[in-house]
Amino acid sequence: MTGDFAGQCADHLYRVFGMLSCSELSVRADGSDFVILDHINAHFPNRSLNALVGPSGCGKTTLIKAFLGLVNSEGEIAHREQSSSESSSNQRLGFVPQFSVAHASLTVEESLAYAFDLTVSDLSAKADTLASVLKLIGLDEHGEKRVSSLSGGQMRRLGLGLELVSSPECLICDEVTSGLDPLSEDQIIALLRSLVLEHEKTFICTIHNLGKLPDFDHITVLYQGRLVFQGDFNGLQSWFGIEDPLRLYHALSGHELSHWLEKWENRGVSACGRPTEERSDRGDSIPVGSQEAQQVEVAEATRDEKLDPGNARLPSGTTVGSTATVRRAQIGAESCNPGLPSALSQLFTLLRRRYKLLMRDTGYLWLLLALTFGFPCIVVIFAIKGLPQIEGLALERSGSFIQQLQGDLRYRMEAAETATLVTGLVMFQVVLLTLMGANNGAREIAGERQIFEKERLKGLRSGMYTLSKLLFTGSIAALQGLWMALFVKVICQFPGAFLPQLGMMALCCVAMTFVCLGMSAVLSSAERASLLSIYLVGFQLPLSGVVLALPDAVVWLLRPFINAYWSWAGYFASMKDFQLYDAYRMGNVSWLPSEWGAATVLFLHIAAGAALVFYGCGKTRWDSAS
Ligand SMILES: Nc1ncnc2c1ncn2[C@@H]1O[C@H](COP(=O)(O)OP(=O)(O)OP(=O)(O)O)[C@@H](O)[C@H]1O
Repeated sequence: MTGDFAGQCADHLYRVFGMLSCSELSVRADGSDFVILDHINAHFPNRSLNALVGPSGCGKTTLIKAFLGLVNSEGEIAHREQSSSESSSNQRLGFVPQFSVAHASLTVEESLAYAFDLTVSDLSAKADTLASVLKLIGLDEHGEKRVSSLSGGQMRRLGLGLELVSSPECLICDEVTSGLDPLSEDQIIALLRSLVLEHEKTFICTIHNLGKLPDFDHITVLYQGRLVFQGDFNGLQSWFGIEDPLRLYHALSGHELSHWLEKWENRGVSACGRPTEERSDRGDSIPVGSQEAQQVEVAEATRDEKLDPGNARLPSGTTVGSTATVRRAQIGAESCNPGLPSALSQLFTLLRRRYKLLMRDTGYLWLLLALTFGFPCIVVIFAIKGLPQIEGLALERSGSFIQQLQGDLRYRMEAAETATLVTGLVMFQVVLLTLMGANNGAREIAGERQIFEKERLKGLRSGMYTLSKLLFTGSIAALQGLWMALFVKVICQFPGAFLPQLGMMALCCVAMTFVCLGMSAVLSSAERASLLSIYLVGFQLPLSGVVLALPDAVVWLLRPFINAYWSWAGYFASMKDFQLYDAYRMGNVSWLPSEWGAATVLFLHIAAGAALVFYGCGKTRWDSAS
């Protein structure tokens, strides 16, 4: 079957049967020939509760991912576009994942409000929408509660609410009732049912509890990557010859896949999944002259015209909703939703939320304050003993000083000691700042990847997310660098101009923060990113070549990558007009960069870190989100 023909089939299935359909949909495992889903032809009727079931590993999650555009697939998918009167609301499919989808320290109301601000441009209806969604999901009395204190059932309700704020017509729910007690499970299904009946939503839910199948309108059974049944619960019972739905998988495993495929095909399903007998999607006969019969007539007409919807002979009075044939790359695309807020508005919302989260997370806030204000104090404590000597050498260079150095051995030794103390203190500041940088960046993205992926699916622009992270962590790092440099310089009376020294320390912390943020964006877990960041900091000092007597070739090979070296050297170069610098250079003649040279390398680190963050956030990492 050609791509166009498959597309027409999917489009056609939607026209006849409703919200979402796929035709000849196949998915292969990345980098191998293993076929996870094989030529799936399925449809999911409008305004109904759909169950997607099958034994573990049959491909349910993969089918959902294919619908959401999260895996590469062949074949076609069609889903309904909203009418123009609804153009302000989100056009996409909604997705309610199994995992936690909100920041734990926000309240329920705040979570819904931020979801609204990120996905809906028309703010005039915000208050009404939030109030009605809270009521709909039954959390109106828990609006002030922190997400962290919600029960499992309430979390699922919140997950639904986060989708409902942008009014998608169809919601895909991944194991939305898994892990809940029977009462909460019933309540969630009742909630979905009320949303179908009262708000005309369509739900496609993967479920594990087969005992709940009678509650669903339409059931899809996958088996070993193939579709083997679609219909209502009565149809399922007779199809598999079972009374008790819990026996479904026993019945399935009682025969080879080929048996079920043959049976399904012989039932009269054509290549594009349309039943050839006049049976509705609920498995009933279609009364002649009914609307459904008209739809089948549409199907016939479309088929007669070689599935060309433009030329099909439509029965008079039949209305067919507009459709969108959607290929993988287009689903979840950020630009196709006219109802989305502007990029700048998303950026401000993200920044507002991030600073609020910082204020709420008191543990992290105290750690940040302790590092920011405690580390400079530690540097000063280490400097106390040598402060008078530093003052002595903090004089501008003069001819007599050089002669004094050359002539007086004892003075030379004292001066060299003081210079070593100062360079050591500068290096100490630098290493502490790189440690702060690792703390700023390492967990920032990896720690909330699930939420980011979920929000991206709803239309959050990854560029704005990246920018918000760079601005947030960069602002903290710059403040840390500036404060460290200012505090230590004022107390220890280091010679040299303020501006280059403050700038160098700020660049040092921002550069390390961005590099660690980049690792946080490309790695799949916060733990890995943290570990790698700590290694990176740990190797700064020895690999800088300042401490270990590394062979020259190794020094030159590694040095460009070592933040601590350039920050230290840049800072020290700012003292070049002072005796201290000469005292150090008397005993050390190795190459030192100028302030501008060091700053340039640090800017390159910043640019490389930012590029890594853009790259990591640009790529979908659903593996770390499911
Ligand atoms: N990226 C991948 N690479 C290789 N195999 C994969 C990949 N993703 C899924 N699979 C395989 O595809 C099959 C279907 O996986 P999927 O997660 O869709 O099943 P499922 O029906 O959702 O299972 P469960 O009910 O246990 O969640 C499994 O055998 C799985 O190991």
